[in-house]
Amino acid sequence: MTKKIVLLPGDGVGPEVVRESRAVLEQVGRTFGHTFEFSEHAIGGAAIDSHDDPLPKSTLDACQAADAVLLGAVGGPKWDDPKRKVRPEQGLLALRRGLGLYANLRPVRVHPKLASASPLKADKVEGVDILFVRELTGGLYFGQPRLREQRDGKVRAVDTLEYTDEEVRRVVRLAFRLAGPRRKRVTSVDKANVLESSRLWRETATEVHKEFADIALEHQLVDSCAMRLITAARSFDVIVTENMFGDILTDEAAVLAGSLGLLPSASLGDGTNGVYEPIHGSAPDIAGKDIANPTGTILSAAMLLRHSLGLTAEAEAVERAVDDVINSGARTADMAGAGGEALSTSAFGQRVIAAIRK
Ligand SMILES: NC(=O)c1ccc[n+]([C@@H]2O[C@H](COP(=O)([O-])OP(=O)(O)OC[C@H]3O[C@@H](n4cnc5c(N)ncnc54)[C@H](O)[C@@H]3O)[C@@H](O)[C@H]2O)c1
Ligand SMILES: CC(C)[C@H](C(=O)O)[C@@H](O)C(=O)O
Ligand SMILES: [Mg+2]
Repeated sequence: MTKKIVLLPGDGVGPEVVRESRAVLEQVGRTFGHTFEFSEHAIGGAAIDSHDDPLPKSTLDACQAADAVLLGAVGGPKWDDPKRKVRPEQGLLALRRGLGLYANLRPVRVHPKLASASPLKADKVEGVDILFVRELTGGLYFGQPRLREQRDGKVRAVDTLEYTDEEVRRVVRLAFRLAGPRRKRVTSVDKANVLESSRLWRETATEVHKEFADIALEHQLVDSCAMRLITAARSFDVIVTENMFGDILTDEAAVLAGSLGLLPSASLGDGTNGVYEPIHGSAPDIAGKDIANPTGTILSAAMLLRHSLGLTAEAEAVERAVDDVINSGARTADMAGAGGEALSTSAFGQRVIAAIRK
């Protein structure tokens, strides 16, 4: 059966890493006998330039009609002027919200051959295997009011951190479900010593836990969680947290893996459609040089095969191919700290394709 995959390359290194991931998916199609129908659409800064809109209706419509969406990254200095009314990042947020993708899965696994790529001591990072479940359509990113005003001679800016119990319940429930086939431990991360929204988060997580007798639940404050990620990362299994805490903690966790360029993600809702993207941004400092690490996006494509298309063996083939390529000593510049051969983005992608073909 033909599966429709929408590609949203976006800005900066986005087009470079999406190009390699598309080639990987095409190889999966050839090897396993599937037909994937690709269509490319504008998002982010590129869409502001072409459509005056970071999420054109034609893009959202195509994503809604697709079986899955693979995205590169959005944003960059060209669109960074704070006075701009419309920013590339709004396109990404509107897409997540528009598709109802409230859960963002961000697995952080340390490849044994890359433990020395981390600036942390190898014995702190070896064996780390954490699944972050980041709430994606609530919290500070979407709360109302959100405004800027003049008041009493001062400029005042307001963002609102808001959650409903239902928004917390659905994402925490997913985290418990995902912990079942893993090591059966969930850490719910909040700031309940200060924030009302976090007190609701903690109460709701405790209530949902009653449905999952075989899973252990612990609560942890976000500040000490940030420290524990550096000092004792192996002690975590599944971490579930609100939108902005999850954004920050997962970039921190990328240091364990050795590079931000390695980490994939899946943004999921109640249906099978999802948006798959690396956790990194448009990396303007290295864009256009063919040196970005495509691994995070290629592994996001593997998550797409598994979660949206139900193609488990195909997903495993991609993950195995990436492992093999890293085991063989191939690296991109960002992983070069672990020794081995530093390849371009496209040469690394070609190695992954060759490993799938084998
Ligand atoms: N999902 C997204 O689209 C997304 C995510 C994060 C940031 N952004 C946007 O990206 C822009 C740049 O943000 P930033 O610089 O804070 O974060 P960034 O993630 O783009 O880059 C941070 C650092 O990591 C490096 N890096 C990132 N991806 C890499 C890769 N694949 N290979 C090798 N190195 C890589 C970059 O070179 C840079 O040094 C901003 O406009 C931001 O809003 C977008
Ligand atoms: C670009 C930005 C809106 C986005 C986020 O904060 O969700 C990014 O940092 C991410 O991690 O996907
Ligand atoms: Mg981020």
